[in-house]
Amino acid sequence: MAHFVDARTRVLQEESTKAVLSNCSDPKADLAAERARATFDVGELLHYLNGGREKVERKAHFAELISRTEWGNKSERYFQTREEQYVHGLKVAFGIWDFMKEKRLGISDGRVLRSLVNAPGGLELHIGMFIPSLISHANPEQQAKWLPKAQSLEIIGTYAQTELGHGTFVRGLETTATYDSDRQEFIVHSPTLTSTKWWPGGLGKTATHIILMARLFTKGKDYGPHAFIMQIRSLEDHKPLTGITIGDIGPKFGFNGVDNGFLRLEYVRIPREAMLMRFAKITPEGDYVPPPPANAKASYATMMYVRSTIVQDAGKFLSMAVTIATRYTSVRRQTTSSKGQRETQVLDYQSVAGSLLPLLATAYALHFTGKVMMQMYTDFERSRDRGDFSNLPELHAFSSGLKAMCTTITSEGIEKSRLLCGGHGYSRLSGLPDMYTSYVQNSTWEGDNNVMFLQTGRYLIKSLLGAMTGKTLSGYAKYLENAQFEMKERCNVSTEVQWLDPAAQLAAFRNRAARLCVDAAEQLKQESGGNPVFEGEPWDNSNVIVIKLAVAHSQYVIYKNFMDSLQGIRSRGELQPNTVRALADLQGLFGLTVLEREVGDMLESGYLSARQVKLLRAQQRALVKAVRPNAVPLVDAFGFLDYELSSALGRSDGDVYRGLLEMAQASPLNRTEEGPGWKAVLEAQMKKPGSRSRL
Ligand SMILES: CCC/C=C/C(=O)SCCNC(=O)CCNC(=O)[C@H](O)C(C)(C)COP(=O)([O-])OP(=O)([O-])OC[C@H]1O[C@@H](n2cnc3c(N)ncnc32)[C@H](O)[C@@H]1OP(=O)([O-])[O-]
Ligand SMILES: Cc1cc2nc3c(=O)[nH]c(=O)nc-3n(C[C@H](O)[C@H](O)[C@H](O)COP(=O)(O)OP(=O)(O)OC[C@H]3O[C@@H](n4cnc5c(N)ncnc54)[C@H](O)[C@@H]3O)c2cc1C
Repeated sequence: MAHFVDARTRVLQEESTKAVLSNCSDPKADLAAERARATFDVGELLHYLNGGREKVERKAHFAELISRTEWGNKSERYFQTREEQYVHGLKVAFGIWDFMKEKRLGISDGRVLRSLVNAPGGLELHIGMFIPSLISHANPEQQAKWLPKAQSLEIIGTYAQTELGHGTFVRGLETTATYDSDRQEFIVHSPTLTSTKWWPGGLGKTATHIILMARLFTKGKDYGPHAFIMQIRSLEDHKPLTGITIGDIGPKFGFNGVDNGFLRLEYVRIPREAMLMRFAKITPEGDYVPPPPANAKASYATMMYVRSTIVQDAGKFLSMAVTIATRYTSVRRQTTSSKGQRETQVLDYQSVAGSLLPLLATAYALHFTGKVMMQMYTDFERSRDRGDFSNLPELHAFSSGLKAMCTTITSEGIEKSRLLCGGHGYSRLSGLPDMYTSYVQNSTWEGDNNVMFLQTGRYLIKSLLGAMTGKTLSGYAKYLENAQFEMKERCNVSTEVQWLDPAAQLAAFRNRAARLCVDAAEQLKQESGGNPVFEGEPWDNSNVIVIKLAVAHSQYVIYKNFMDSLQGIRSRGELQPNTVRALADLQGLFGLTVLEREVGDMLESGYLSARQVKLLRAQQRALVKAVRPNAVPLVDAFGFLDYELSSALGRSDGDVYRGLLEMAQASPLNRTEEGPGWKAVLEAQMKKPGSRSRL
């Protein structure tokens, strides 16, 4: 009903409204003013980071089209129940599928569409691990049989490795695949409670097929975990097949549109050809043919691929969080020192800028490392297909440490971004809580981060020991050849400005990692009572320093990638000098922020003096100031669309308060004026005779 306001009321209110308007915030104007401060061409960087103008425009065009579809509509996103999320996730996956067919789009466009809608569902593992496993583990005949069905969604698969009792220790899996040469079949079985498969995404209610990781037994001998493909649900009525029990594992911290599942197998028979036989094989008679020695870990190949993609994506998620927080803190005004003055943009508080702008720099650092990671994986695939596995150990070490480092950084970065947005950051409408709860699993899945760091540390210590006996090292561990020299090195920075030199920063990263490697090797030797032992008690008692080493090495790698990428951009003349300068500020800010956080190690080792630390801190603060004017332009250059961010606070027009108010309308609690509690509880309770007088 229209609300009549009389003239006297309006006149009386007018004065107060004027007073408030004189210094109230104007978020749209604030964001426009921020954009006007750019010292570089945002369009140029936007196109560079996103693979060219054409791709940027194509993404915007797709967003425009899919936002109008039922499955692409995000207005209910934050209000769905778990069941609704699950069903919606499936609709999205098939919606994208139909859209791709209709428009004849390829895989890279498909990736863009998935990332735009960002509604993980029951097909995540089909795309993320089932198909990649077929590609990496199946032989040509098996690929010819299964890939077309998988790629046309005739079947939906997942990757069933983890069990109730074992996730990290893959060799400890208890599901068995016992070969019966008489019938040329495997009997797959869950012999214990703890062998129940637990966690695979899509296993609960979606997948019809699985890649099963099970311990292969033939002729009474245990050959450890191998990959098999098998059907688990009927293609007619979607019911589990005989001998198979499957279900959803229940609600999780986040990612609830995905039906992570459990599975038990009771003496189920599958044909010999179900074993994926690209590398290891079983003959009809039951003789085991091992993979080539250089590829003893062939059955772990899919995990390495997925770890590489996780590294690739970490920068994207951090960039999204930082975009939201930077835009919002630029328009959020809070507190004024004198009456009548405009309140301060919260990004201008040193405490906010000092946390957020280093995160912005880190997002750029991760972008470049993600590219290097995927290039390294692609190079590995190429040589693997020629039968050359020589770069496998480095790829494993590199991807394990970076997976752990990048996901730790991004998980923490999303949460820091949320905190910097104050109260509104706690609202799911900001986009940040959901981003955090669904991202943080990256620290656990595909190898718990500490376990992954330990793999990298193991490789580094072995590399160091090898170098000490004259072995030549290659790749990112090459610096360990000079570890003894690094032990005596001292930092030579004597002025604040010298800390801007990338070589000075790189030397500090390298020195810290080299010294930690020597310390870790020493400790392991001591724990082992002589020659280092990489398992059991000596290894377990050295975990903390080994993880510290892997962290230091990964930080060195990320910094080096940033530095080398920028050097490449410069030497190829890919960007204008102003743009390169803006990126160089970010590189410096990233480097000095990490070094500043880790100065304890370098003071302890004697590489840095207290005075050099002071100079470092001063230069880091100066870089925060230098980056500040470009903050909004630099997040604009990531190129996230409003549709993609789905955040009231990250709106590109800055109209954050209207955004909150508008998005909140979709709350199911707002469907009626009185709310669902009135009839259910409130009315009866509040109208009880005497209920008011009791208070
Ligand atoms: C979309 C995503 C959804 C999520 C899905 C999932 O989570 S799916 C579930 C994801 N689940 C997980 O991620 C589980 C995580 N757990 C694992 O990956 C393994 O159990 C492990 C790596 C922790 C240990 O494995 P282990 O006990 O067999 O090995 P060990 O420590 O005794 O070392 C022996 C040697 O092997 C080497 N080597 C090891 N791995 C590789 C490799 N990939 N390549 C090459 N080499 C490798 C290692 O360097 C060492 O070499 P060295 O020094 O002797 O020359
Ligand atoms: C959301 C989500 C989705 C998943 N999807 C899948 C899937 O699709 N398919 C699938 O097969 N699996 C999946 N997983 C399982 C996942 O891969 C495992 O949870 C992960 O590898 C960690 O193993 P865990 O749970 O056994 O942890 P644990 O190994 O039990 O870890 C517990 C603690 O022990 C420490 N620890 C363990 N071993 C060591 C060691 N050797 N040295 C030092 N510290 C150690 C760890 O650091 C950790 O702090 C998923 C998990 C999650 C959370």
